[in-house]
Amino acid sequence: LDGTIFVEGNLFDVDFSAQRENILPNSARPANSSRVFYGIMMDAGSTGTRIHVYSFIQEDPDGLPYLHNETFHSEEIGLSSYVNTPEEAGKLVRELLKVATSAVPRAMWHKTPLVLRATAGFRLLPADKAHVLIEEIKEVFSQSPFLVTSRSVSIIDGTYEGILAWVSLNFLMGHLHVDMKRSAGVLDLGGASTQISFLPKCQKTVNKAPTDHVAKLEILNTTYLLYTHSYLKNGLKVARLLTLGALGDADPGKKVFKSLCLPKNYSDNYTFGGITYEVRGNINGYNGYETCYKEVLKAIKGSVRKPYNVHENMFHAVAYYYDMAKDSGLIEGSQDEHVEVKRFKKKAKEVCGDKSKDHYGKPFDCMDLTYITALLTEGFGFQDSVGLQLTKKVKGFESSWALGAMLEYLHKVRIP
Ligand SMILES: Nc1nc2c(ncn2[C@@H]2O[C@H](COP(=O)(O)OP(=O)(O)O)[C@@H](O)[C@H]2O)c(=O)[nH]1
Ligand SMILES: [Ca+2]
Repeated sequence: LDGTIFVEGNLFDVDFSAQRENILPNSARPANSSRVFYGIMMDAGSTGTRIHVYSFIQEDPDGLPYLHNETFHSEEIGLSSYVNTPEEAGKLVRELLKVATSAVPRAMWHKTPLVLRATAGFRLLPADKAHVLIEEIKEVFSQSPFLVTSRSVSIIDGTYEGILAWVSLNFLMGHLHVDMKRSAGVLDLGGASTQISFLPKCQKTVNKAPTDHVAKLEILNTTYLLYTHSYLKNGLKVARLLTLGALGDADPGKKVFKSLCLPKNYSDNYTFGGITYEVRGNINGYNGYETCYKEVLKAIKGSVRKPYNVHENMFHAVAYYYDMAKDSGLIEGSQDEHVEVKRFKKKAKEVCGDKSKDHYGKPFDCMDLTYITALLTEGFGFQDSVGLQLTKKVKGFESSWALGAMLEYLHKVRIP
């Protein structure tokens, strides 16, 4: 591939010809060079903080680099939850950087870009608090031996995140190199936001979409229109708060939030984004799928939009779609499992109707599975019979927007 991927509005601009020059200037290439280079991408997600250390090989100087290896490590806490203790966030980042110092050969440290991109957990923080966290991370980065620039740490917007997830998946599947007609859409369900991105098969899907749901992509001098949108607050963990009517409450510490989606006797604290809520089941109510479904619709009605003819496109469902399917026994967790939308509904009914176990240890399963069912059907308009590919890894690599973000970043870095 020789050319540019370009998204209107400067959202995304990957010029692979420039990237080649910048990453591996010929003069800097040692004799018999293996043409290997590295890149470090940290994903500051709302429920976890991850590091991806990529090594790429530039076999064909006129082509896309190949992803050779990925060292991945994840910690189950979002940096945004350190909203009131930024030094703790710094500590976690420093800890994660140890993964990079052992994965990247010492001689390459100074020319290996280090980048962190934060998503919806940060978008939901008050701007001043997010700023303090970002500054703390920048400080830790500046003390690292890696290549750090003014662009190294930032919060990305949801559109960008959706596009990058699409680029990652289709890069890994090889569609960017060969045949865009075979590209697959991505459904990404995070903790705080959810993204849908696909190259529509049908022109009407683009025509009928609001302009901010369409991004222009230019590859090999051909222009493609990508349908992409991110719904802030529709990630799984924030949707729980919407269902409970707790999100944005002025004084959450003084209230008890109840739901028919929870086991009747359930009572516990629920913490998200540095705020703790007291949450209970509804002892007098009928707890079951139907009543729960009505409750979760609060998070979807009026906010999530149905793309026209969405079912004509093939989708990979990643992140919490995958995790919930696996944890609830819907899939085994082996490679490439195809699941019809109606099986999420069936599983939700089964879990919500199971009074015997009271969902011991997994009190939110009924709510989460019902929410996923509602998001797919009532939200995006998928019919029951539509099949989704549940994906965690592609060819052994994490399916995450992080890879797309790395590819986008590399061409703008000057390698000293
Ligand atoms: N396969 C895969 N899943 C990931 C990766 N990073 C995060 N996830 C999933 O993303 C979900 C959590 O979303 P998170 O990123 O914390 O929230 P967000 O900020 O709203 O996107 C969980 O289901 C994670 O398993 C990754 O690198 N690979
Ligand atoms: Ca995410």
